Amino acid sequence: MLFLVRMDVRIPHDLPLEQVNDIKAREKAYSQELQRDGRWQSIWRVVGEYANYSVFDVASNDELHELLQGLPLFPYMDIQVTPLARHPSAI
Ligand SMILES: O=C(O)C[C@H]1C=CC(=O)O1
Repeated sequence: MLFLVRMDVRIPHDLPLEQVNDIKAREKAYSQELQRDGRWQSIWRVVGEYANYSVFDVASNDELHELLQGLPLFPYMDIQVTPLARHPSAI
């Protein structure tokens, strides 16, 4: 099952820099692990925003939820999920 996910990152300004850097490093490692195993198919930066559009390929809604909940940045993100179906004109 394919999902388009938009993540908007909103890190509180008063979070200590060391903690922010640690969360970002763990986020990168987590994201790259999921990209390597094929479940996080692509990630694109939204120009001019601390946000991304990503495509996930997972077995179920529950799997996607678990995976998103595991993001180190999850407490600091607004996340929108759009389920995708094959377009009839797609070749
Ligand atoms: O930078 C972001 O858009 C947030 C997050 C998603 C993957 C990652 O490495 O960081």
